[in-house]
Amino acid sequence: MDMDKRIPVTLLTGFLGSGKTTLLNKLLHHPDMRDTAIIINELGDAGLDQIFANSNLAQNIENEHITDNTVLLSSGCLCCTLKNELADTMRDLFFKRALQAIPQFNRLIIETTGMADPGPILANLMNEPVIESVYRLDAVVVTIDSIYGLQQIEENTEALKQAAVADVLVLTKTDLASAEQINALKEKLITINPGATQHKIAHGELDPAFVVDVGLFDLATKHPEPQRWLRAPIKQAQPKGTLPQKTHNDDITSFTVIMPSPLNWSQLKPHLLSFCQKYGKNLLRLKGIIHAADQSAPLAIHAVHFTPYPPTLLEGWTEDEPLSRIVIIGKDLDELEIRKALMQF
Ligand SMILES: Nc1nc2c(ncn2[C@@H]2O[C@H](COP(=O)(O)OP(=O)(O)OP(=O)(O)O)[C@@H](O)[C@H]2O)c(=O)[nH]1
Repeated sequence: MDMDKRIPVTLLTGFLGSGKTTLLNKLLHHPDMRDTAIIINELGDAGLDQIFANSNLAQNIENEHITDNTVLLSSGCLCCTLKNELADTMRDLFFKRALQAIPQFNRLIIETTGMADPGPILANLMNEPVIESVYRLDAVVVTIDSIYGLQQIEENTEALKQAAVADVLVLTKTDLASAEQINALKEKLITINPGATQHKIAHGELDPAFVVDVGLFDLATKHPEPQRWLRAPIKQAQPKGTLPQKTHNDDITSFTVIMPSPLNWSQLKPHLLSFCQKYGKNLLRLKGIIHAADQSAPLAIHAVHFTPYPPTLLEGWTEDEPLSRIVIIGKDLDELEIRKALMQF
């Protein structure tokens, strides 16, 4: 069974004050998280001091020289002014690791600012040849404040986009929120992003197994786990005879398109590229599993906005019912038009 050897990257995002740092801080105390490099994007210079305040991690960091693996980017925002800096930092970390100039790390966590748009950051992770050859996106983890999250999602496009592209939604501060608040938030998140897993936490306490190595490969068994990764949204069936509706402005939708069979990757690949070029503006995320007649194994495909990511060949993985399917998460997309556009190639 083959496995993607690239370094898994967790993108940790979430609206202002939603508990990203608290979660990261707690995660890094866990023994399983020892070999983790971190890139933190903080606006202002409070940075690391604040992150590790009141924890004994700072001490551990000194001892284990993990500081070498921790980079603070504080002079701008990753999704706008610091795009190149993110790529430079990731390359730099990788080359230092290869030269053994810093301790080995087996995963990377990137913590964004609260107002970050994850789309450009994800596209940045995929666009650059060196980066895409040595790193792979494991999961987008999004923290959401159990008290204010609902309001933030309704009032801020950034919060809505963050929730929509998440693989893992972490509902924070449940010690402060009422059961009604938490339930209302959970319901809203299911409508925005039914494919994501949800975890309720307090004070950043969460088993790392729920947020890292949750991507395409199960690191324990080394086997591909594409179904878990795809997490196709389960939607209530449309009443018979009704067609998917066009969404309202700013609405986020998520749906699965079952692709025709048989199909050839040599034909689908250029089609996906032009599909992303046409609908990329509103295409927050595309994930899929493709069973192609001209490939030796199923393919995991992935795109963000205008950028399709190089597919991963899932060697040794089979399905009883080999259905090619693509999950679309987008903003203000006409579901019917998208379905037609994807199928016609
Ligand atoms: N009571 C309680 N407070 C929490 C919890 N999680 C975070 N906080 C507090 O909420 C505040 C914001 O948490 P942070 O972890 O700094 O949030 P953040 O998302 O990193 O914030 P920014 O980087 O400023 O966007 C801090 O004062 C935390 O101590 C929780 O589960 N319960």
